[in-house]
Order: sequence, then C-alpha cells, then structure tokens
Amino acid sequence: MRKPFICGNWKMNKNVDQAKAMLTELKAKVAEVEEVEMGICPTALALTAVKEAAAGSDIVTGAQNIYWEESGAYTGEISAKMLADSEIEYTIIGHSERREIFGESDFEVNKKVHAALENGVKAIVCVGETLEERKAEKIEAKVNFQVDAALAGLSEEEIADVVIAYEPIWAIGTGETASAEEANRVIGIIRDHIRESYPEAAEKIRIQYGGSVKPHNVEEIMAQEEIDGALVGGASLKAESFSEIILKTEEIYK
Ligand SMILES: O=C[C@H](O)COP(=O)(O)O
Repeated sequence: MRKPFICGNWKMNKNVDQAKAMLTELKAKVAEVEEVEMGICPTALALTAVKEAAAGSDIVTGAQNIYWEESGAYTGEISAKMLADSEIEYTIIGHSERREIFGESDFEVNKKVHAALENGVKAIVCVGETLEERKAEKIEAKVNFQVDAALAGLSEEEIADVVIAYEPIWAIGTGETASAEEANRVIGIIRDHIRESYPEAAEKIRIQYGGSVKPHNVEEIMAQEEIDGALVGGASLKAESFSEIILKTEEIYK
C-alpha cells in the first residue's frame, strides 16, 4: 500500500516566528501519527526555521519552488542543491499559481524536476485543468500532457518516487472541491496513463488531491482508492485544522 502524504503549502503566508510557533503546536498534535507522511512547505525564508522546528518529529519540509541551475546570477532564485545542503526533503514544482502568475512553462517544470531529483530532493509536481478546460471536456488531455511533460527523461525508478498533486485550478482557494469520486476518477486517469509506459512506477507513485481540502471533507477524499494524500493550502495554516486533516487520514489508513 502507498503511504499517504499530507502536505501543507503555506504559499506566501507566515513569517519566521509564526512558522516556528505553528510547528511547535503541530508537532504536539501529530506526535502519534505513524501511517501518514506529513510535510510543510513554507516560504523560502522560513525553510530552515521549519526544518529546525520539525526536528524530533516525522514532519518533512519542502520548498514551494526551485530554479534548475545550481548557483549563479539568477536573482531571486534558490537551487535544488541549496535545498539539499540544508536537508530540505521536498520541493513543489509547477504549482498552478506559478504557472499562471509567473508564466512557468511545462518545459521549465521538467527542468526543475530533473534538478530536484539529481540533487536528491523529492518533487511534488502539480497538474490540473482550468474550469474552461473542464467544460470543454479536456481534463484528460490537459493533465496527461502536463504529466508527460513533467516526467520526460526520468527513469522508471525516479518516476516511482515523484509525487503528483492533481489540483483542479477552479477548486484552489475557492471553497469548491471536485467531488471525492471525481478527484478519484481523474487521479485514476493519470495513474492509468503512467501505467502505459511505466507499469511498476504507476503502482508506486503517489498522487495527491489538492483544492479546498478541509477537515470536513478530508475523510471522503482520503477514503478513495486512487488518492494518496493531499496538498493543502488554506487549511494548513492553522495547527488545529491541519492536524485534524492528518489525524482523520491516519484513522483511515490504520
Ligand atoms: O497547494 C495547495 C493548493 O493550491 C490548494 O489550496 P487550498 O487548499 O487553499 O484550496
């Protein structure tokens, strides 16, 4: 069975002190969790503080973005190597906000995935359709295209270790969620697509759902066969709601 991964994406929220305070609270609440991998992706500024504050717990730390070069004249960027040097375990790549607001392309997403894996940093690759694409029945074409582009050139072993987050863009931060069955259906489509070329990796790769995951809907979402966790935005900002999401997932997997 794949170990579910519940990861908080704090986006551009929390300063260093707020990040540390939340970790202290969260650690106490999830101390007994065994069946769920737990992660927090703070801003770049708070990465090392979160890493240090998470010490002694099973909470892993992730960045929200990287650049693919190792170092150099790339103002404003941080590299996968820098994350690895600070023992940061994960990085999100290709979140829809980065694709939409910062114009990140599938080509760039692929270069970032390679850079992450080459440095031993695990990648959480985000894919998902817009509302227009959903209405035009282009969900499958869109997510499979993004998955192919992101994973191009990786070995089957590397693919097995990637995490994909299926985040329908219309469900992010809106309070709207894909129904649990619909999220499961699309994630099944993604897994079947990966299976065509990488049958072993398809069984191992974890595919999360993201988009308004909250304590009140997490049980329904996590009870679905294909869904291996969640990438949580808004509800990961409070220890109370984020721990509830983790603990409810733990109950399902126990
Ligand atoms: O990365 C997280 C997603 O964008 C979901 O955000 P949300 O839970 O606030 O809808």
